[in-house]
Amino acid sequence: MSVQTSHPSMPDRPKTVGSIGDASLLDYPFNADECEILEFRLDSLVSSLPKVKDTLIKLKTTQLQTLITARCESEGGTPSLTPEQRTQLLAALSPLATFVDIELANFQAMESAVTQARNNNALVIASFHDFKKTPTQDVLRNKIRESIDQGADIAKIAVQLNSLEDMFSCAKLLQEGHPIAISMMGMGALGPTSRLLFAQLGSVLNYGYLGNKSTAPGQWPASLMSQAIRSTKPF
Ligand SMILES: O=C1C[C@@](O)(C(=O)O)C[C@@H](O)[C@@H]1O
Repeated sequence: MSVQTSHPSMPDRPKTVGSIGDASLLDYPFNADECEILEFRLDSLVSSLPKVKDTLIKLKTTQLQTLITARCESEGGTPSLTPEQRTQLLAALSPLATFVDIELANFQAMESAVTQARNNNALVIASFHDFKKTPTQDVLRNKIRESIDQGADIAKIAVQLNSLEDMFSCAKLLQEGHPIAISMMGMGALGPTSRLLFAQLGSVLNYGYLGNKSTAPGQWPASLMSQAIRSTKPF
């Protein structure tokens, strides 16, 4: 698989992703000022799949892009789904999505979801989460390299920041420049600060929440994330 740097849907600047992890948000009045991309956390939306599908179909005719995720428990997802069920969910909905997010650790186990996403011309995100700590730069660099080797279009890294050093370490890694688009975000008390900083350093997908329920610790409300990104300059 080749890296699709010229894919028409590849973000050409840092964008805000509004994350939906609650079925009540499927009725939310989505608008592009608040976020340019909507993430559907299918692992939390399994009881509302017909409505998710309808929403994805409706969004096809708007300027909003869509991202589907069926997160595994060990990387912050809802426990109830097997890898086979998550693969099926992603494969079934990938014709309607701009981006498909699959944990790097599950690329092999969920290979057919990756293939389906590719066949449907969706951009593939390889994600890595650590909810306890920030791994060393070498470990994270290897995750990025592995994402490239696996043919992902975007490497996504979400880590718990336990100190300022953790935030600076991620910032410096991002600043090195990489032959793949990077989405990087911190979690915890420094999460919001890091998300703006990482967007200024070129992180392409910057997650916030819609309504009043965040899908990870350290997110901004999406509208604020969006405003903050628009109000600051790339560094
Ligand atoms: O992987 C990510 C990033 C995230 O965990 C965050 O830190 O904002 C939020 C999740 O919904 C998304 O799937």
